[in-house]
Amino acid sequence: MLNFSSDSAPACHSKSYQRPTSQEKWALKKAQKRKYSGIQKELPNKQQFNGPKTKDQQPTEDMEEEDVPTHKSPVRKPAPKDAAKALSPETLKPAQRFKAQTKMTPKSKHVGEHKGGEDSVFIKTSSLFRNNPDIPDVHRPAVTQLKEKVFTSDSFAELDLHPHLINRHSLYTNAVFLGSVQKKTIPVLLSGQDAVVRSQTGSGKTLAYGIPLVQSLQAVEPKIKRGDGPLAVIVVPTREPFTWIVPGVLMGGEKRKAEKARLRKGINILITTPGRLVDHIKNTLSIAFSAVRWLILDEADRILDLGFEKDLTVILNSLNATGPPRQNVLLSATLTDGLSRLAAISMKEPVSIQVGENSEGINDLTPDPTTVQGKSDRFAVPERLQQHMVVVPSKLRLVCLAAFILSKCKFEKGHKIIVFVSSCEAVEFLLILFNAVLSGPKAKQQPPLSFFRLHGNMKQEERTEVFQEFSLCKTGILLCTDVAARGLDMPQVTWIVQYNPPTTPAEYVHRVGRTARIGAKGSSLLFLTPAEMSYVTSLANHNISLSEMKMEMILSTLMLDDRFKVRGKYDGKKSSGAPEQEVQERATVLQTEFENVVHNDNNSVQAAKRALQSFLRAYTAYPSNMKHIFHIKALHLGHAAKSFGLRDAPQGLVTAPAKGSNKDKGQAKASRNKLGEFLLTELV
Ligand SMILES: Nc1ncnc2c1ncn2[C@@H]1O[C@H](COP(=O)(O)OP(=O)(O)OP(=O)(O)O)[C@@H](O)[C@H]1O
Repeated sequence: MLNFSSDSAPACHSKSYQRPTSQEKWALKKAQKRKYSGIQKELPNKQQFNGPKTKDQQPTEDMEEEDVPTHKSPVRKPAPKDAAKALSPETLKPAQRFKAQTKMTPKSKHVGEHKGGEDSVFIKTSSLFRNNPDIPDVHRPAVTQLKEKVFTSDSFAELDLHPHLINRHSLYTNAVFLGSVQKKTIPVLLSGQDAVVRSQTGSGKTLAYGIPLVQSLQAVEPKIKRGDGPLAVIVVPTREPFTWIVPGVLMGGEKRKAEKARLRKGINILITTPGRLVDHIKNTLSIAFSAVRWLILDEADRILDLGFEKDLTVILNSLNATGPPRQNVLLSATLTDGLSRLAAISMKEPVSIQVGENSEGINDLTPDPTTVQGKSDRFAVPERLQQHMVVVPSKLRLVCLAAFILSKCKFEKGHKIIVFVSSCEAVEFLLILFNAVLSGPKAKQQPPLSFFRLHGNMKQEERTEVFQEFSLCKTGILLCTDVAARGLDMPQVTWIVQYNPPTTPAEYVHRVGRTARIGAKGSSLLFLTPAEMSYVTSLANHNISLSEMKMEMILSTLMLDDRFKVRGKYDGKKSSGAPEQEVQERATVLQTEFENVVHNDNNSVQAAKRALQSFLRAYTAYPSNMKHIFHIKALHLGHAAKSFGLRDAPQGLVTAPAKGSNKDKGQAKASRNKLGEFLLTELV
């Protein structure tokens, strides 16, 4: 195991590096200014938001140290080339590709100053490995993992189902054995009862209600006609999950007029998001619920999480006002308090179905709120899921994520990774940055890494297309927000990376549930900063246990990638030779690549700032019971900025007063206001 000391010599420096005195720093700055006339001087990285000091915040003097030109790395200047060749995508340099993809405007004043060719000027990259908070030992509380058997030894043929249904079913899923949740749920639903079903992610809940639904509808006499309108309504929280099913879909993002026409023609099984259905209830005369005999609320707790409680009430009132007696089903991998209330208002004496021998007390399903209150929900995760966490100081997050992606998708075969990020802007930013730096022609790999993205700001057709492409690909990386956390069934995903921790443990369970589905193997990795480590305990309270992966181990992948080898051009020296030193140097070269791309022009800087801003906004959105772990004041903004390839925190956030005096309090307030301003600023 490589052993990094947080205070070791900065990357890309020879062993002889010595910390300059303040006079030397000043002289160095001056010399630098002269030497690279026109090169924008790096601002001192003094940013330290005025909040309670945490392990992730180091003394102010550290910020001064970062002002030292601790690392000089090559900055590329376009070598004279044939013009047509220079414009071809294959020959574009990372920064040029980034620019091309972000449709950047011409260079701003800062731009050219950080650009150059393989053999040109050098700029400094402040040390990645100094002034980081210590990484304490991870305390892993003892946890009894809850186990749920995915399959039974019973076959579908043993159920009293229409033969056509069994054949078609086997044809589509290759299913031979009944899943545990299917064995428990199908007979209950076939007997006409309501049910609340909780079973782990990827255990086959869709067929657990889909089979009895179709079985019951095919038996209706006289035979159902299209013009009968909806006989079943399936409410799902988001738009993604139902690309596989045809009967009839209503969702935001599509033209209401087209949906109205389809409704008029008749849809027998209506699959819809709550908001869109309410929209049609209010605006579409042709929607009639007089025949509805099934109501299914899939991912029910998510529907509530997203604030659709009011919409559900409108839907329930509308359904209750008309129609035959109805069968109601509520399903989720995690059931939370709100579910009990929902069950109470929407169901008649529901059967409570849970999978697992020791699932007593897991997300209690009893529709009596008092039985749930006060309990910490216990969650079951797939048995063959290996869960890991890695503690990474803020400054190193970007290179660590990149190294992890390279380790799985470049140096191992057959991996499909989903990376969860907290905002749409950050997804867009990382996609372009990784495409520019990790996947370009310099990657010397055939084929290059395939990056995909999925988030709520994309058009529905594009979302569907990406979902299908990623589902079909053999290897690739999907960068996404929580829009992909629930209900999506994408085959052969091998790793789930949570680059930003989720806001609730339930969300954690759903995210990791995109792998290790229906008995398959899978792994997950959660990124935490040293200040966020108590999240491990919080997850343990919900029966979730993680093992630690060392950041150094992830970064050591860079030793396999000669693109990040230190060339020693700036001082004629090669790497110092010690493996841990060389890993640090390579990580710094990679970070410099990222920073060069970001600082290529003003628009790229703005894109990075927007991503940082959205990350900070998302950070303020953790619920109050998580604020002791995730608090915006505990973030070191300069370090966070670095993880977006920014050399400095956005201006105006540089106040770092010592605690105590009134003046300091004033400064603290000003600093907080600056952060508030930054969060609200419309970046151009
Ligand atoms: N009995 C079975 N045998 C084999 N494969 C099955 C069986 N039942 C379902 N599957 C497949 O397992 C996968 C996961 O099923 P599904 O998406 O219904 O899980 P889920 O429990 O709804 O998951 P989540 O809670 O994440 O939404 C699907 O690809 C489905 O086709």
